[in-house]
Amino acid sequence: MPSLSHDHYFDLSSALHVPDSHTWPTSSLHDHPTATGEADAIPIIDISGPNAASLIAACRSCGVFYATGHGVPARLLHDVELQVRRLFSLPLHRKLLAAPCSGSVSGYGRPPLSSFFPKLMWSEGFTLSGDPLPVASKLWPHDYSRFCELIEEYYKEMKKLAERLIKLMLLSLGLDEDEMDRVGPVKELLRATDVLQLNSYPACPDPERAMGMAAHTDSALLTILHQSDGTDGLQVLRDGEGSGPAHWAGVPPLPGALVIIVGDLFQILSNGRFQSSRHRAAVSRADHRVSIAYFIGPPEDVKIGPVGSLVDQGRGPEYRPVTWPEYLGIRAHLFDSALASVTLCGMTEDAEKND
Ligand SMILES: C=C1C[C@]23C[C@@]1(O)CC[C@H]2[C@@]12CCC[C@@](C)(C(=O)O1)[C@H]2[C@@H]3C(=O)O
Ligand SMILES: O=C(O)CCC(=O)C(=O)O
Ligand SMILES: [Fe+2]
Repeated sequence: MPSLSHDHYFDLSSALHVPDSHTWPTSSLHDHPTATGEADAIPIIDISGPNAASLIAACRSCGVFYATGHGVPARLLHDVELQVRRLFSLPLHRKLLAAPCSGSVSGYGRPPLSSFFPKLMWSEGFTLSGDPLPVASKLWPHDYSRFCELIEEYYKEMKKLAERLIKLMLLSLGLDEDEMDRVGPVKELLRATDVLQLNSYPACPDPERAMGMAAHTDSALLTILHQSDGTDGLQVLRDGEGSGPAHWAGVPPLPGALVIIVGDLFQILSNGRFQSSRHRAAVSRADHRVSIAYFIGPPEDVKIGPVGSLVDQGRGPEYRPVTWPEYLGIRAHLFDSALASVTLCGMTEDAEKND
């Protein structure tokens, strides 16, 4: 059975101070100011409304929006969150039993981005890819069914919603339904790859010196994020788009809404029309925050490249096609420079001026 050494893990929930291993340099915590101004308001889009696609078009460069009217039952969001809290409240030695087996990403451990930073993050995470049973049965050998049932239901609801969102986002780029069928991404989603990341951010004795989740973009097409009510944490980098110099803007929980984050693969698919969103999570002195990130990507063997009709509009393809596993492999080496490494040169001057 795989094991993670206890020595390298630290029980954050009982910590009275932030140890050196988790103390981040001020320069990385304050690389940009954290601000909340009128221009920072994250767009709220009722995706069941008649203008959803045009509203989405308006926030392409922002890379993040709240979705309301999403149809995911509030009861499910509530119950899954309770199960996630139950999961993280297990003692550390039990959670460590669920270290990923070789060749699998599912289990308890540090997410890949952690290896690119010299300090540890003030968070814990479980990654679930596919069937939750192998992980849940290690944690609760006699009592895993409720967790598994809810996670399965959550996957189904999220996949339905992701398909709707991808369709709306493609419509917002001017693609019609016919073209979408030809292009494939929506149809292909019936056998999409999806991954759940369960994040826990225990209350922190010195939140000014700790980092919940370091700055990153998500690699998938889209992330659908549910965050617990009442505790701020998620921040997105706003740069330009009329909101002044680059700064971190808060994305506080909005009751009933889900946060939609554009990933690198959607930036590639849209030939740069949508921008993936750089984001991070801060921690709180008083509250234990949890978040559930659902990542949707193409089937493993499908290459994502710029959609034909978006390439023809006076600009060449900006990216070379990649599969999700291939792109994850590139990120494992290059992290933040992965997108640049699949970028092709040669965007025409006209396109730059007109877009
Ligand atoms: C499918 C995946 C996306 C992810 C890497 C992973 O294999 C499983 C964990 C995911 C996650 C969650 C936290 C942030 C992130 C950047 C990370 O390091 O691990 C994402 C990865 C990603 O989006 O590439
Ligand atoms: O907890 C959050 O708000 C952010 C989580 C996140 O960015 C991720 O899981 O990729
Ligand atoms: Fe993320």
